Amino acid sequence: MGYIKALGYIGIGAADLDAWSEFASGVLGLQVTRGRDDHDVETLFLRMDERHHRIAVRAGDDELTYVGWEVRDEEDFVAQVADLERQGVAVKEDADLASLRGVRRLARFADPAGFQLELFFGAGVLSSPFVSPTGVRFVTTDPAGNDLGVGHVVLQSANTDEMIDFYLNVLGFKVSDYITMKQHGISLTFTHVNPRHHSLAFGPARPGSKPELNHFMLEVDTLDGVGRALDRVREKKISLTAALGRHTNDGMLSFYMESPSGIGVEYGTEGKLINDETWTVIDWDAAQLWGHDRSHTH
Ligand SMILES: Cc1ccc(O)c(O)c1CC[C@@H]1C(=O)CC[C@]2(C)C(=O)CC[C@@H]12
Ligand SMILES: [Fe+2]
Repeated sequence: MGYIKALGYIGIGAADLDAWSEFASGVLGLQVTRGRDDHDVETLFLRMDERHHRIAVRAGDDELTYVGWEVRDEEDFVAQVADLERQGVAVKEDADLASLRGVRRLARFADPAGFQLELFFGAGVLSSPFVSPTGVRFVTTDPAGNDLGVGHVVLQSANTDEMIDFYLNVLGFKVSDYITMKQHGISLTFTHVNPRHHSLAFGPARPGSKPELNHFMLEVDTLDGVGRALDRVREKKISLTAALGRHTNDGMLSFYMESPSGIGVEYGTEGKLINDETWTVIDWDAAQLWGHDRSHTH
């Protein structure tokens, strides 16, 4: 238990790949290349650091298609797969999929909400430099050199308790903190696998919805990077779903927008890092210190 070290990559589906390509490069500042994914489907590979890609956007239904959880090395990969099998999880190593994703080894399994998870090690790294089309730098490592992964994902499902139990007790994630908004009757649980405050958080399902990705978060290294992205959101008439604000728990200064797939994207900076030696789990009474207004958006 506890072999997973980072949110390595994510895969989403999109009905409109051209819109996604323009959004990824022009708003988010990601490098985009077009290629093909499993079943030979047209796919955008989005690059944000030395990795070949961190996000794959594949033509299809607008939804989260997979989440890639990374372990350090082959030994941890083998140990985590054995652990999953011991705990009765159906897990299947897939060499073809590993080569499609550009990783050394990969095993697929599902979480209790049915999200497809891909355990992997040995990600493909490019020798050519990452050059952002908007001039931003993404935060995927901390100053000490720890891998922080893509950012974070927030999953919403009706079986939150079962999901939390699975990620904590089967996969070894650690609770960072909770937010309990009594007036809205909403409880959120934040978990980490490296110093990034959360790589994964859990929220309640929207009434009548199937399990879904509420948003993924990308972190840039300066406030100007966030401010300029906000300008581009306005220029390109992208739907802003929460204005600039600072979260209580991770201190992230961010805003939220709607991607062409409908999946939310949080774009922020100044996220807190967790040191497990000194961290204490707490329960906040609100989601933000200020901002994140949802009423004056377009
Ligand atoms: C509160 C919070 C802290 C850190 C984050 O990275 C972050 O995205 C959030 C916002 C989570 C967001 C919310 O506050 C309102 C209720 C939401 C929409 C959910 O039901 C899931 C995500 C929740
Ligand atoms: Fe978030």
